[in-house]
This record gives sequence, structure tokens and C-alpha cells, in this order.
Amino acid sequence: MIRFENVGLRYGMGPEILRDLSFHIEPQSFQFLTGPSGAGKTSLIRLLFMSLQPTRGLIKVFNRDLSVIAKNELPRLRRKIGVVFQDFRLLDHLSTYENVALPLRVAGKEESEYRSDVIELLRWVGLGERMHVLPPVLSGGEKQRAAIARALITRPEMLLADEPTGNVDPPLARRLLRLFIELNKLGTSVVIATHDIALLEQVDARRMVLADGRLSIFD
Ligand SMILES: Nc1ncnc2c1ncn2[C@@H]1O[C@H](COP(=O)(O)OP(=O)(O)OP(=O)(O)O)[C@@H](O)[C@H]1O
Repeated sequence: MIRFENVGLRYGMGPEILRDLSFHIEPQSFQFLTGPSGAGKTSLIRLLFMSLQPTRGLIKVFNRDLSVIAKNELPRLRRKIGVVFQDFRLLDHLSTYENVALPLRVAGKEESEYRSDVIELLRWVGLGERMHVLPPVLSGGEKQRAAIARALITRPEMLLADEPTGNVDPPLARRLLRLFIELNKLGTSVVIATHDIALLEQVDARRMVLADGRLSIFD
């Protein structure tokens, strides 16, 4: 599904922050991406989402070589990926419900087809009472859950989540993890970048550990 071969990344003239990354992400797999602060987790998530180009090496996403792909093809590939950014990226002028429904609207679906699914997912992440408010009045944890719901609503082929439990308490973090596991059982490959040791200990999943620019994998 995803293949990296000897991938390197540097920002501008700075040092290479990711070096010789070679790995695969298989369909329907579940993995944590971890490592100390500044190790490059967010940068790797951005490479996987095709929002950053590597400075060297080969990246294939859904069997397409990114170095030769036309820019106007990227949105179609990205629609197969659900992503939760650390800064949430909700649209402030749309309600929580509308933010979560947006990927379905963009895909051309009618509201009558998705309304009950959006409401059910919002209730699952504990936002049933907050679905009509605008993001600026949500707390950090509520915004995070809205961003997660928006990433999951299309049942993407791959889910990338950058510190998805960074703003919630431990019981809610466990509930969100269960949601990711359920999604994985339905066929989505899941990559969760996290520092959260308690979260890592709850699932016996593959671990991708970044340190000093290098990646070690523990299957
Ligand atoms: N846009 C950028 N321009 C220049 N340097 C950057 C940029 N983004 C990240 N970096 C640098 O790249 C390195 C890796 O950053 P990154 O955010 O990917 O790490 P991280 O593991 O996600 O960190 P954290 O756990 O603190 O979020 C850091 O040294 C950071 O300063």
C-alpha cells in the first residue's frame, strides 16, 4: 500500500532529519509511530500524506511513484486517506457537524445518505451535544475529537493520526483507541504517531520508532 525506499528529508539547507527510511505499510495493518520530540514524526506523517516531498529516495503510495505523479492527481489519492493533524485544521465558519460531514459532501454525497452516520459518530466521540456549535467555542479535546471524526467518516483506506489523544483524558484516549481498532478491523490501515506510553501499551501493534533520523521497526 505504501513503500519507502532510502527516503531522506531535509528542510531547506538544514541537516537531514530523516535518513534512509525503508519500510512498507501493508493494507489493513495497524502501527504506532513513536520517538522523542523533534524526531520527525510529523514530518513522516506529512510525507505519507503527500503534503511534503522527500529530498531523496522513492515513495510509492497506493502503488503510484510520487516523483512522477501529476500534481492534479494528488487530491484523488489523498481522498483515500483520513488524516488528523496536530493542529486539527477545522473550518471555523462551519459547525462541528458540518466539519465532520464535509469530506462526504465533497465526495458528492447527499445529506440524507450520511446524516445519521455523522450524528452516530459524533455521539461516539462524545460530541453529540456539541454538533451545532462552531469550532472556536470547542475545547482543545473537543476539537481533537471533531478532527478524528472528520478523518474517520469516509472509512478511508488509510488513517494517519498525529498525537490523536494529546488533548484528552485517559478514559477518552482508550475510547478513541477502540475506535481506531474498530476502523482497522473494517479494513483501514492505521498509523498513529504518539508519545503516549499508556496508549502504546494497550495494543500489541507494530512499532515504528524514529530516533536520530533513523527508523527502527518492531513487528
Ligand atoms: N517547516 C519546517 N522547517 C524547518 N524545520 C522543520 C520544519 N518542520 C519541522 N522541522 C524540524 O524538523 C525536525 C522534526 O520535526 P517534527 O515536527 O517532524 O518532529 P516530531 O517528532 O513530530 O516532534 P513532536 O513530537 O515535538 O511533534 C525538528 O528538528 C524540527 O525543528
